[in-house]
Amino acid sequence: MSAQREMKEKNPWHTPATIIITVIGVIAIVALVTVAVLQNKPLPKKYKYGIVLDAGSSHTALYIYGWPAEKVNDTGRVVQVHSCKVKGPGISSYASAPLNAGESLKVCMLEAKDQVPSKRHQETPLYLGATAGMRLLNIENSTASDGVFQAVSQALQTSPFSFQGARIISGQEEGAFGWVTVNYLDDRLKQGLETTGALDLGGASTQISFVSDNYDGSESPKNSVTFRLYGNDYNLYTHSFLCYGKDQVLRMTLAHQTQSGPATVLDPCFHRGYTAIKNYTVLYDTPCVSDRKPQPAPASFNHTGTGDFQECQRVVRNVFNFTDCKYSRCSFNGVFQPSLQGPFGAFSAYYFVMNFLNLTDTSTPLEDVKKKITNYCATPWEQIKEQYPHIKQKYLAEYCFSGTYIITLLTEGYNFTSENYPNIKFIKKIKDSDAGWTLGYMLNLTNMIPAEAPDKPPLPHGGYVSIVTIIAILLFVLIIFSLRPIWPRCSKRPQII
Ligand SMILES: O=P(O)(O)OP(=O)(O)OP(=O)(O)OC[C@H]1O[C@@H](n2cnc3c(O)ncnc32)[C@H](O)[C@@H]1O
Repeated sequence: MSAQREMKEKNPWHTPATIIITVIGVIAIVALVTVAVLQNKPLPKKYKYGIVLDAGSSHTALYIYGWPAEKVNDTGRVVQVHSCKVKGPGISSYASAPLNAGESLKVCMLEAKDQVPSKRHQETPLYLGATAGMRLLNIENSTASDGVFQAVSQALQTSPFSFQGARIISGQEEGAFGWVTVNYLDDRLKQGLETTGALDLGGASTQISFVSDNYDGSESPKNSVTFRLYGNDYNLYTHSFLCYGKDQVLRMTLAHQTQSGPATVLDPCFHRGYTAIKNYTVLYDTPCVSDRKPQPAPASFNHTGTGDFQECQRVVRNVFNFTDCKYSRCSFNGVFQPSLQGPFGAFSAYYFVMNFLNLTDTSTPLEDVKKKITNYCATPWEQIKEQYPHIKQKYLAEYCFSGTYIITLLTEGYNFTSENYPNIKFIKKIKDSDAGWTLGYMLNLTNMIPAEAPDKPPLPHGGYVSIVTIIAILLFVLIIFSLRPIWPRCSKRPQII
């Protein structure tokens, strides 16, 4: 027992010098690592928000975007945190009662108040961008369109958010920001990857935007938009066709079929058994067709379906001019379009319609796509209503027309072929955010995408902490070894005195 105590007492490591060095060393390592970890710890996530109202021709939608406050230009990614569909039609429909346009936004604005933490309300920018419905109203009656903007602006100014204005966005902006959204959400911009083209089909206009090696903006410069994003230059081709959204094209095809002012129209784009009384004044009440109104015309016509895809396609072709082109190549209506390149994301009505028709799989050969639309169009209206009792009858009645228009626009308008049709992906969302122009618009207005690639820290946080820890331990071992001369001498065997 006493021999054991003797051995312990004589253990050479139990000298005051080594004990002090060890304690100081351990404290130093713990302090070093703690400081390094605390100093570089990712801060608790504070979110910033931005709100965009998409005032479309058919309806208005509110989108709330959020991003971590500290990492705007770096790893922080802006995502859609909420969306709200405004009840009722688009704001352009309130031309004769503009105050109701402002009123219509209230429910979604209340939702936004709940979604964004109240301490962030004041700093949250709120934008309203109006698209083709208001473009058309502005052409038709600019006083009425000013009245609508005044009413919606008044309503939005009373919100707790930082209202940044309501305006019509140009077709070019709509196309370009849709492209930014798609490529931002796919992380293609930050990584400098080949970009995805954007195909957007609205109710009153349609946009096509893509980067092509054959387009530098010199031919038809009005279709060119240049961006420098994350250190890469992009020369984007974009075009917006006003009146080529699916609602306005439907009116144009009906206008074509009612040029002589008949009392009955036999329409191949609607199902057999479909019949409705439609008003001539309402049909022609848009600048897309107003100049074609038959004079004189009866008050109404009987719109009767015959359900024939091929005939429908013939009628739809009439809205395109495929012959005039002063450029090296055109899509339609004399509009320049470079050769198609890369993958494409097709959203909005492209998705709604093709998803309903079960045609989002673009590996389906084009001939089979046409056969499926042919069968759908040929199905009697009564059967369609029975088969889809929960779908809005307005949409249901129009899927035959819309499917026919989409296929004609893509293949004969934009020149997609059997070879590159599979490059199209019909999409609604990308990583939980809706595809559309709103996100790109907000990213641009808040300068959220830097022109140059942000400087990256050389190491991720975890790697940094590990390296600091390893270096601290190595230093400690080195110190211990450097103190060898003062180590007490000891033999392998315990000395028993
Ligand atoms: O861009 P603009 O041209 O102003 O139009 P918008 O903003 O109103 O266009 P949307 O993308 O909201 O909708 C495009 C069209 O799709 C229609 N739509 C919306 N949901 C649909 C659904 O579930 N099935 C079929 N069509 C739908 C809608 O009525 C429009 O005609």
